Amino acid sequence: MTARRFFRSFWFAAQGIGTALKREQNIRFHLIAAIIVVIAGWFTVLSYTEWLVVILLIAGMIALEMVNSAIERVVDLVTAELHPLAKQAKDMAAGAVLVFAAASVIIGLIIFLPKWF
Ligand SMILES: Nc1ncnc2c1ncn2[C@@H]1O[C@H](COP(=O)(O)OP(=O)(O)OP(=O)(O)O)[C@@H](O)[C@H]1O
Repeated sequence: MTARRFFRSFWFAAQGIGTALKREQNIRFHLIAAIIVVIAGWFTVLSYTEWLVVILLIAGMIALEMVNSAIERVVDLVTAELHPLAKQAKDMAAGAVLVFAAASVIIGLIIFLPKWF
């Protein structure tokens, strides 16, 4: 891959992030939640490993929410009709976000709660 093609792909990916931030309220919500978690982590004084876990969870959550939004768009593009497969695809993608969000909350509590109480 030439440097030019690499930067082109990078630019498209950046555009994708911009679109997600502009059009998806959930992504903005996750971003605000991430800022609050980072501020809480700063005041709580997390270890090196705990920061790695927190960063991985924040990035994973936002990335997964973006994939969910992309799947919603593809489904809407494929059909404007109600179709059981369209429902399954959208609901499974939303379910994947829920699984990761639940795990993130549990891990967050395991990291933060012992330091607060
Ligand atoms: N084309 C479709 N065929 C069948 N079920 C659908 C279709 N589009 C959406 N659904 C289902 O209808 C319910 C509500 O979907 P809705 O479109 O309101 O939200 P969404 O597309 O999942 O997310 P968002 O509100 O963020 O756009 C969900 O269970 C979804 O799977």
